[in-house]
Amino acid sequence: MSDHPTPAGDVIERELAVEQAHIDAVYARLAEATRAAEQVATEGRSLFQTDRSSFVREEDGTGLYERDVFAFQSAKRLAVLDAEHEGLVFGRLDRTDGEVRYIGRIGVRDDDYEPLVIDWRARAAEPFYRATPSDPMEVIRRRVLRCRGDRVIGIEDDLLDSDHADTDLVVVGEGALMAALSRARGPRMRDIVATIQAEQDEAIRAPYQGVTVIAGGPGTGKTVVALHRAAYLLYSHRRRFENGGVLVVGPSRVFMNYIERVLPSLGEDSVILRAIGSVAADVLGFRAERVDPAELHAIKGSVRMLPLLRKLVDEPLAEQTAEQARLRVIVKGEVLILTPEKLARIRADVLRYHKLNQGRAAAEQAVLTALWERKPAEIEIEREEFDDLVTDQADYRSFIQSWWPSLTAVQVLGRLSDPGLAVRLADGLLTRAEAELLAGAYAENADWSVADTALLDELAAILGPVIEEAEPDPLLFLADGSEVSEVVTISDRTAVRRESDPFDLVHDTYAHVLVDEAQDITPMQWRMLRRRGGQASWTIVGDPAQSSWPDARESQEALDDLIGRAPNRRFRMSTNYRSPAEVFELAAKVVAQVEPNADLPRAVRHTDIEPILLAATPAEADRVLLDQVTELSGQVAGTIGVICPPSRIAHASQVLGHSELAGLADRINVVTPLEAKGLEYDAVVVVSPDDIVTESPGGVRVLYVALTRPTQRLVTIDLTAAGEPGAWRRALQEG
Ligand SMILES: Nc1ncnc2c1ncn2[C@@H]1O[C@H](COP(=O)(O)OP(=O)(O)OP(=O)(O)O)[C@@H](O)[C@H]1O
Repeated sequence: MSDHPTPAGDVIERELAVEQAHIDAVYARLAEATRAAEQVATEGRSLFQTDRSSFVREEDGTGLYERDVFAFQSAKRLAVLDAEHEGLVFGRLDRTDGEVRYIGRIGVRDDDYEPLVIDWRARAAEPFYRATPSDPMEVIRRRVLRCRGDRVIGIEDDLLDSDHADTDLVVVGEGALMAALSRARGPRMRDIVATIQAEQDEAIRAPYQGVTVIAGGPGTGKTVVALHRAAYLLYSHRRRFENGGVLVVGPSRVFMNYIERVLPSLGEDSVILRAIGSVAADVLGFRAERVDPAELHAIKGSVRMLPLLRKLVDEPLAEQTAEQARLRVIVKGEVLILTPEKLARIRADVLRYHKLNQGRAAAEQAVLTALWERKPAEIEIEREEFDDLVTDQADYRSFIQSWWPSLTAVQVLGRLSDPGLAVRLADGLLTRAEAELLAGAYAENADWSVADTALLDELAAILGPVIEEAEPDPLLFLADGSEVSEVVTISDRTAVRRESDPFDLVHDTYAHVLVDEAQDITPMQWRMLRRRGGQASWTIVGDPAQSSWPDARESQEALDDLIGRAPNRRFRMSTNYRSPAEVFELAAKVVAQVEPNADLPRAVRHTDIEPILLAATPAEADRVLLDQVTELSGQVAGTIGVICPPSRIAHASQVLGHSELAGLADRINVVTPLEAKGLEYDAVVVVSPDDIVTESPGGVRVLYVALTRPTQRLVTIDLTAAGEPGAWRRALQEG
């Protein structure tokens, strides 16, 4: 923050006019470039397509186009920038050598290829984020420009090198960061490209190889840093990452909606954003949003499910009688039998080299060979005829159908709804109560949950894609005088089969996978993610102190396993940019009770407004909630989050929805702590903190998440029989 006298109004006006002149030049250049690019495109088209007499050699046309492709790309990018955001250019560096550099969301050059604006991701822009008074990096003054569209509306300066302050540089403003942090929050996260801090910049520009871990407490900018990192990787290794793909995974669809504007506002629209329940949609064809009750979610996410799923795949479809478990065929009057033991050996052999759904042909071959070996020598028959005789038998065909069926993941997982089967297969893996809980959940026939998608994805990987048995095409014979000039040939038929090659049907893969809220990714979900990033580099973002699930150890092991021996680097974000210091002090005390080693950041912004801690009896509860939300709606300009325990959310939504506050629905969000993960609101009302603690296996950590959502004001409402403070507040006093 600057500590210099505020210049007079006319000085500021003059500075604004100087900056406006440069911005005007940039926009004029872009308009010109767009026109030129459009003209080249039109001319190119007409030259190549219509006028053969004035034909231009193709390479000339390409050269013409390439020369302007940069301008054209810039113009295209500009079109996707969000007008709501600060404009295209946001920074200026005045260097000790007299050079002036403008920094913006994209790079723009003038006719002579001199930079008018430098892309924020370019090396030349680094001092804009890294320079400090102790290491000014040859920068005298750093200026942040606040623009709305193409108008400059404000400037904020930092004087970095006072040794050079004898120049006539004017220094204006109170510091861009504080101004940005105090602004009201809307429904979408904004980019921070104008105010990235040095420690954040290091994580953003870290090398792409291996695994980059970004840790830090709530509000330290982990999410927003990770998104800027995605944009940086695309800029600095565009070929690798644009072709290979970058996947960003977050906890829920609401969260993905919240962050979805950040990358387009940085001029990048080629990153795939997926909620964790949608990651397997490439294989499964559907996405899930329903979250299981905590206990069930923890079971389904546990790595103990893995052997259970494998056993489930191996389990015969139905209980078989001894008679059904063997294969019996008759060839030329001889009965040939394969025993269950022999069949089991064949099965194991085939599965060593094939996935179940792809092994059917190999298994049949092995069965036919085993039968052939049992054929008495005196029966004279060619192998081909023998095979035909066997495979024509109805008994053989029905045996193969039930012995080696084609199975989908959904069919297999659905079998766990049988409690007897679930308990038997889970023996030694889950407790009986856990197995019964699992079976009960599947028997309910609800739609698939977020945790189920990781299990289904695992099964799909074990089973392999189902191979559709192609109906043989009837051969087409030419009749005399037929109009048809070709017949379907054998090679056509085999070509069709090759088109549906099962190995083509695998999951999407990416060159970089970026996982947010990683502390909540279960081991089974890590496996699902790893399938999509077999050759990928990774950015992993999280805070264990905000974990919602009980078994942090299992998740950590899965993560350690992912990192393995890959090159990796860790960054810790140390400053909380979201919470006012007054609010974070309370939240930090709460989490320290259960997580004495929690990574607590420093909250930099003071509002002088203490959190309001209320208590109400059940009879007063609705009134108190309405009064508080009403009051907050006048005090803050942006969003209000009402964070409720799951048991109270329906009621709270109803109370607010039927009140005069219904008209403010676009500003008020009623959510559970899980749904509020990663989000923020100007003001937050936490309803019944004690219930939030008891209703989640994450306990106090989940309350910590709720308490760290506001950017301005926090109100908590305890609901107790006598209207006295809740247990969480008493614990604070005792602590
Ligand atoms: N350098 C910065 N300049 C301006 N705003 C910033 C900066 N860094 C972070 N912020 C803001 O701080 C808020 C918190 O950022 P973000 O949500 O990325 O934090 P987080 O570490 O992911 O939090 P949580 O762990 O609670 O999910 C956001 O509003 C973000 O825009």
